[in-house]
Amino acid sequence: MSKLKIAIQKSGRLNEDSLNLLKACGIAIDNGKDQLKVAVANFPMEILYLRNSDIPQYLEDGTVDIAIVGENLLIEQQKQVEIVEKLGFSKCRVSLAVPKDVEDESINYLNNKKIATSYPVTLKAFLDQNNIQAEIHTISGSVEIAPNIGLADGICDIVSSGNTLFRNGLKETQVILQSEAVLVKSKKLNAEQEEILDKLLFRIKAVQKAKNSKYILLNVPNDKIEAVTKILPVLKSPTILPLAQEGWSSLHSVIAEGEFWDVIDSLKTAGAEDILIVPIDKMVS
Ligand SMILES: Nc1ncnc2c1ncn2[C@@H]1O[C@H](COP(=O)(O)OP(=O)(O)OP(=O)(O)O)[C@@H](O)[C@H]1O
Ligand SMILES: O=P(O)(O)OC[C@H]1O[C@H](OP(=O)(O)OP(=O)(O)O)[C@H](O)[C@@H]1O
Ligand SMILES: [Mg+2]
Repeated sequence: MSKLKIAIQKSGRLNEDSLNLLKACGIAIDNGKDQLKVAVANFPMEILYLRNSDIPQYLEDGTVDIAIVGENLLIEQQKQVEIVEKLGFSKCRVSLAVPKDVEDESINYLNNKKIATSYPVTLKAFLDQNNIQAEIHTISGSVEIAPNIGLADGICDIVSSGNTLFRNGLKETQVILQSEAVLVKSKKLNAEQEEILDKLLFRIKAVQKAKNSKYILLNVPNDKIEAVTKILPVLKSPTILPLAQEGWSSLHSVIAEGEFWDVIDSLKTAGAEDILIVPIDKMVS
């Protein structure tokens, strides 16, 4: 029987969240230290731990079948691969930044200047679109140090919290693209492997849906059920169960994460009491 070879970053920003996602999908990973190829006991899958920057090429060649990488890397490397699902973690952007005392925050400031980056293809495309001529200096890391050591006038790199820019006396001036971790597949999967991928995708969606939802339980006097139900941002009609106490019911439902705080005050005003919000492990509709 076919197996699906999945590439995961060996170490770095994507490693932990990628492994946690697979574990949440019920995939039992045998964590042999320093092992670069790991078998999975309960799913037709094999895990390869690779350098992030090598993964798109392996996918294009068909050496690995699927992988978890950042969208920004796919845009930079322009390989023939297919994004299957956005995964919602490792959110960041690729941006231009200049020393904080530079007054001109427009892109024109960088005309005829030197820009350091680990993303030369992405940067070149953006500069061309904006008719900016600049010398691109490619370095593989610690890009934010470049203006301070006289290597460049500006940089193009990944920004998330903005801390690294701040600590190096830089400010973000243009966002070139937004990125997050994505599940990607090679264009060379056979039918059996596509089927395994569908199974994995089904599990990933159940995990993601559960992460974005909460289970809500609240008590409400029977004559207030309608008013409370109208306010509750439920995904489906709630379950209503009678309480032992005469005239009261317990109302259960699923709500979208984040929406709860918007309605808490009006729920209480409408008569809801003893409100519980409970995490959901998996959700399949
Ligand atoms: N500060 C950050 N916040 C959120 N996501 C980030 C951040 N930095 C990088 N990423 C995302 O994580 C991916 C991997 O970044 P990381 O720095 O771990 O590896 P790398 O140095 O690009 O690759 P390699 O494994 O080849 O050394 C990036 O392509 C990007 O999508
Ligand atoms: O906006 P922030 O939250 O500060 O994150 C941005 C920093 O994170 C990444 O570096 P990383 O820590 O992955 O180090 P690396 O250059 O060795 O890959 C990126 O290259 C930036 O330097
Ligand atoms: Mg990095």
